[in-house]
Amino acid sequence: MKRARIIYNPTSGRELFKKHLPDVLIQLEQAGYETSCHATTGAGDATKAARAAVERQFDLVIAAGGDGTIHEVVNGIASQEYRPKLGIIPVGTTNDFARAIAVPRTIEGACEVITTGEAVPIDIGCVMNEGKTRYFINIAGGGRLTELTYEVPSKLKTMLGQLAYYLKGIEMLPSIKATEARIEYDGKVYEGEIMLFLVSLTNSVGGFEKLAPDSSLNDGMFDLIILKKTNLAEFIRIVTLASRGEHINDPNLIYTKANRIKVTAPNNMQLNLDGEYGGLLPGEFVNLYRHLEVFVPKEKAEQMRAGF
Ligand SMILES: CCCCCCCCCCCCCCCC(=O)OC[C@H](COP(=O)(O)O)OC(=O)CCCCCCCCCCCCCCC
Ligand SMILES: Nc1ncnc2c1ncn2[C@@H]1O[C@H](COP(=O)(O)OP(=O)(O)O)[C@@H](O)[C@H]1O
Ligand SMILES: [Mg+2]
Repeated sequence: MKRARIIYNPTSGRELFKKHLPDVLIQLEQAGYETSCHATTGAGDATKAARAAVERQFDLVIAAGGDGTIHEVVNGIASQEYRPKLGIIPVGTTNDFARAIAVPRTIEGACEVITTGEAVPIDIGCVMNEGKTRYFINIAGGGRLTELTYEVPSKLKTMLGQLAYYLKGIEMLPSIKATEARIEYDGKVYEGEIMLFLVSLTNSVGGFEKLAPDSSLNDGMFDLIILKKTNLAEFIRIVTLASRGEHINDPNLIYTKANRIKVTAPNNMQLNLDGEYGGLLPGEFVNLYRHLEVFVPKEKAEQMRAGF
């Protein structure tokens, strides 16, 4: 019997996972997994639980929650020699990473992917800032707007779901100002005022599933988006274009690929990692090529092998 460890965040999303737990355990048992669970107790707890699962040599770690829970689980595994396979049960608010790897956002469907899908190697990101090394699996970003995701209280997300983010985003809009930044990427440099920058591993950021349309899960490259200083009207126009994936050719945008990116900002810009607070810049981002194995649907695994 293979051994699986479910690490679930009872406060993620609409807080519905707990009552489905018995069915999930049966589904995994039937697929040959002896499964145990850990409910997270607060910030950082999922990282500790994932580290314990590595030490106890579990074959599979399942992150049941939103992108923040997956983020914390990845930070418990990524630095270790032995890295269990990763399964996702997306019961969070936005679930960007699940969208990017085509894991359905139903609990039963997500379990199906774990029991009948395929574990494929994917790139993850590593960032060195504040003298620490942190990992991220979907997105890293900076600029006032990106701070909204960790300013939205959990209760509001439970009640309103993703709308909570949009309300916060719209509330913040009038006060959003450009910030001076210097971004070096694979030998090139951008220096100037920006609204935000995003270092993405997948196409789906903040529920915008075409924000980084050319990204690949296993090419060893980040997609880098820099949005230069704009006025409010232009900013809203670009966000609206971004929601349809039509922002890429906008003259205010730099959209390129790089596997090493250095960001410095004179007035300590905050860093968003997978929707969570990731400390202050300056920071250096490095792409870790095919560093983790994650379960994806069979057809997604075929697509990735075919290289698109
Ligand atoms: C389309 C409406 C237009 C009207 C104007 C609206 C302005 C408000 C802006 C909307 C912001 C919503 C962000 C949702 C964040 C979220 O779900 O975030 C949730 C995820 C975490 O997911 P979980 O909820 O699963 O934990 O966090 C992240 O994705 C972190 C990065 C957030 C970056 C947000 C800001 C950039 C995204 C959109 C702007 C694009 C600008 C153009 C760039 C090319
Ligand atoms: N028991 C808990 N009580 C409160 N917060 C928690 C608990 N367990 C985890 N968290 C925190 O919940 C936050 C959101 O997790 P996430 O999975 O991203 O949910 P959502 O998709 O709703 O944002 C993370 O910052 C995590 O540290
Ligand atoms: Mg979150």
